[in-house]
Amino acid sequence: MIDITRRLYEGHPVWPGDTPFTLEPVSKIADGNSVNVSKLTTTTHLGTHLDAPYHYVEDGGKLESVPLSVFIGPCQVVDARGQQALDVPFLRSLELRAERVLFYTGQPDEWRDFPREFTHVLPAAVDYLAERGVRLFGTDCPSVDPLTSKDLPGHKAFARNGIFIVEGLALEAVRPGEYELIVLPLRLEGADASPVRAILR
Ligand SMILES: Nc1ccccc1C(=O)C[C@H](N)C(=O)O
Ligand SMILES: [Zn+2]
Ligand SMILES: [Zn+2]
Repeated sequence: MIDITRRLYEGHPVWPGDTPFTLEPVSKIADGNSVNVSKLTTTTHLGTHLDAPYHYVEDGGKLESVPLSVFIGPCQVVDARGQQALDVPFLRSLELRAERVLFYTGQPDEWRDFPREFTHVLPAAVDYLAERGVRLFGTDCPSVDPLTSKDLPGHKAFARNGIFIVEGLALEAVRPGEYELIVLPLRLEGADASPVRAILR
């Protein structure tokens, strides 16, 4: 099994301006309390996470609308290093075989700072993936649109095509090829996203 989930720790980089990740003790055995208990504060778009369509479309489905069948099953990992954007010619050059495709663009498994430059996805490429029967799109990048994008054309193309998005995967140690994917979001009612545990087998 290969863990493709980013390690989460105090100070893990988050989207500029978004809620930082903290894990603070509120009760300590060392202080004479009977138990250790902590408080978790975080953006929902932390590290390796799933976007619900509601994140980018006001009447889009919230987290609970995402079918469980999307998260477990055959998957393909693709080497997309050197691509400034994922476009149709690049996708055509691949032999896409699975309903779940993860793109390794060269992001390190640990970010020192939040990445400012990363590979985005063109809407026509999303339409092409949908034609090929893809249901889950994964990337090692923090977003499928550029950091400065306001209209989020990539995200919206995924919503239009009913493809779900996992961002921030840790794919540095993964060889391209075919695997079984397991991605499990938390059951956060009404949420726009959730951190996930993602594993390849
Ligand atoms: N957290 C944010 C705060 C402000 C503006 C965008 C974001 C995002 O999360 C964008 C990115 N498309 C994402 O899905 O993770
Ligand atoms: Zn997100
Ligand atoms: Zn996103």
